[in-house]
Amino acid sequence: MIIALGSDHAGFPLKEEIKNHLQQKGIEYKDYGCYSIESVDYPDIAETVALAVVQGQCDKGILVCGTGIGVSIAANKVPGIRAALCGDVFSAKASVEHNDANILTMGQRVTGPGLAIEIVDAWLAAAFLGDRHKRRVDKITALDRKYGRCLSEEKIDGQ
Ligand SMILES: O=C(CO)[C@H](O)[C@H](O)[C@H](O)COP(=O)(O)O
Repeated sequence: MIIALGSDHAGFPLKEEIKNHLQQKGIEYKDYGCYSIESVDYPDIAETVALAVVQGQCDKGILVCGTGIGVSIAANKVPGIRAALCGDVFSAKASVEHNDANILTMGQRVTGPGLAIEIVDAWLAAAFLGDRHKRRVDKITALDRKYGRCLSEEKIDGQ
């Protein structure tokens, strides 16, 4: 499993903490920036990470900005992305089990580093439950097709 990591300047320190944590756990990642606290625009990083996921260079993504909201809104514009903003462990687990979230977003100005790492671990450990949830996620995919431009039919189908 390869994780695509990204943040803006407001999420940079937490992104670095997550990176170190993944390293310690032996989980492979690609860091798509940013690389300092110099101000950047979160939609640029969110798009890059979202594309890495839908195009298959990475399996899942983690994005951090000040609140987690901006990167979530931006990443969810890319068809096939189901980005979930999580500030607690229960939601992180449910976002995968029920929504098959393929990007986790968090807010460095909202969520402390200890909790953020627990959220990452819960999110990575969770598995999609399928069944009735698949029917609902399929309806989200149908919305991508109806209103969005499909970049990769295979990825959008989750195959
Ligand atoms: O987009 C955001 C809010 O949803 C992010 O939190 C950004 O990180 C934030 O807007 C950056 O703000 P700054 O004043 O430019 O540091």
